[in-house]
Amino acid sequence: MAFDLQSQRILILDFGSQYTQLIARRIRQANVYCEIHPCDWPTAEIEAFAPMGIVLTGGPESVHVDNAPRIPDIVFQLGVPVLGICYGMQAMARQLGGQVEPSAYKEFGYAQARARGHSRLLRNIEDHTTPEGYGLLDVWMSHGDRVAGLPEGFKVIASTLGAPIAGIGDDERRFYGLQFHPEVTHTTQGQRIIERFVGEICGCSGQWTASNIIEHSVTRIREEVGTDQVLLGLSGGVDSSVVAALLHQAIGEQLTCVFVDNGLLRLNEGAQVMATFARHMGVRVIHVNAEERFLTRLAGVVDPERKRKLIGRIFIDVFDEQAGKLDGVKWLAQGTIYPDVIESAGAKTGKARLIKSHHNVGGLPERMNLRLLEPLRSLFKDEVRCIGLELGLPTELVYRHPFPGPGLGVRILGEVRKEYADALRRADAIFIEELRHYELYDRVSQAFAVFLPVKTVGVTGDGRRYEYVIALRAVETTDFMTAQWSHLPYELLEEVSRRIINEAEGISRVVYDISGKPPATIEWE
Ligand SMILES: Nc1ncnc2c1ncn2[C@@H]1O[C@H](COP(=O)(O)OP(=O)(O)OP(=O)(O)O)[C@@H](O)[C@H]1O
Ligand SMILES: O=c1[nH]c(=O)c2[nH+]cn([C@@H]3O[C@H](COP(=O)(O)O)[C@@H](O)[C@H]3O)c2[nH]1
Ligand SMILES: NC(=O)CC[C@H](N)C(=O)O
Ligand SMILES: [Mg+2]
Repeated sequence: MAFDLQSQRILILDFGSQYTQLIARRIRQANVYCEIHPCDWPTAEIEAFAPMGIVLTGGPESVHVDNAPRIPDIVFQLGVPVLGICYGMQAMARQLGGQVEPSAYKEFGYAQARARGHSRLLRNIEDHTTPEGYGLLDVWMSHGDRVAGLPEGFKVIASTLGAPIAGIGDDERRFYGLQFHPEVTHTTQGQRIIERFVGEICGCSGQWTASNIIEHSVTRIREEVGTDQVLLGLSGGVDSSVVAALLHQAIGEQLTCVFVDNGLLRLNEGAQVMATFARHMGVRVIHVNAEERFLTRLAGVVDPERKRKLIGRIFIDVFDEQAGKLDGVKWLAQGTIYPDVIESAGAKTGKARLIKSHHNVGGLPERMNLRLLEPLRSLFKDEVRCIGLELGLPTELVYRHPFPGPGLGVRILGEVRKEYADALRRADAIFIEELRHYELYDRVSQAFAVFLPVKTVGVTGDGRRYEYVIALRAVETTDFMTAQWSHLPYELLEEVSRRIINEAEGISRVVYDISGKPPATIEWE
């Protein structure tokens, strides 16, 4: 039995900050396990979670408004360290007897904080030193309120122009507050501050490492699954690939993967999946050629939402059939990761409007009567990648750009046809190949080609051409919620355009997408 890897854990209580997930990733980067829960998580749950420390996030509210979210009293009664960030600091100050007021200087963006190097939290952490010997920190601020009076037992540990009380600390009780955001990269010492809090102050020793996570998951999977058979949908994407590698290590022959070629995959994707998993790693992979079935059912369907839903449904049918052909399968493994869990909890509150239905094969288990196995459920993407590398997956696979579940189905605008998919596959492969050639693939977050079923006139070899258009899309983003279009070099765009028109059948024009998200989205449908 592996030791309990999650026994040293930090609780993050979320007051609605844009940066909540970043806080969690920073803590995980310090090799400490943490979970995010809503700020009104019931007292009994908080007690049962038994955190070694608590972080209170920022949030859009002001502590003065009626019904402003409160910190549960238990947070201050557990005897563990507490770090309040922005709203979290303001709420902490107010609840412990200090004052908070609307600030005359609202600070949004970069600021310099004078750190008075006498707290455990900030001692010897600085970017610059003033001539008088004070430490200076480059920090990121985003607030309209500020703490105006200290609660009892606290001292000021940092100040900025707009917030003379930009940090507070009570070393005795180990309660700290920061008006600035240590979790964003603009706060250059942010990672060190977070490491200081979870490490030295909370006493977590950094057990949450890739090799420990693997060892722990392998033991847990073996205990859970016993001698049962497990089925996994393998897409060639990062998540299901890492699940395949992990399950293969844990249960070997008890794993069967199904790879469905729906005719909407990238060039050579099927061959790559088979080469990596079946030949190289010895995983049992069933390759299902379902191209005709998908394309037949998609014929004549032009509405993006209908296409997405239909593709999801056909996937389920194909899976269902495959599961029926296998003996003794009791489990369905999925590549669910922590952001999926957090986001679907958020989606349940129903406040967000639907922009597009992200297809997932998530509806499977109910119909198939299989139990769900989700070994990556508590991991962020970067952790999943580390584990993938540690398990020996090729770097190109682990650092692949995301590829949507409906695949080329949402990159061919309107009706999907085989000849469009073939042209698009070729164009996309050329774009990616040239990006790699220019060493830009890893510098952009996602890049792909889109097929526009619009004919335009061209001239080649003194002849007239009347053919389709390819749009290129490349974006930079950290969370895929917002994105900027990449300023790719003209020479690269020129080379890609020339090659696509020459090499991809039926294309006479190439354009580059210069829309950000918002107002556009990353995919075109
Ligand atoms: N072509 C496919 N063949 C088999 N299973 C698939 C295929 N496409 C998707 N799946 C299954 O459906 C799940 C959801 O797919 P989707 O692409 O939406 O998710 P994802 O988070 O991108 O995961 P991944 O990185 O594994 O592709 C995948 O994890 C995989 O288990
Ligand atoms: O698994 C997925 N199933 C989907 O149906 C889907 N639609 C979009 N995407 C990916 O999500 C990110 C944001 O895309 P959008 O800006 O187009 O919404 C981008 O990375 C998109 O590629 C999907 N991923
Ligand atoms: N980012 C925050 O947590 C902001 C807190 C509060 N709404 C303020 O404006 O000061
Ligand atoms: Mg995928």
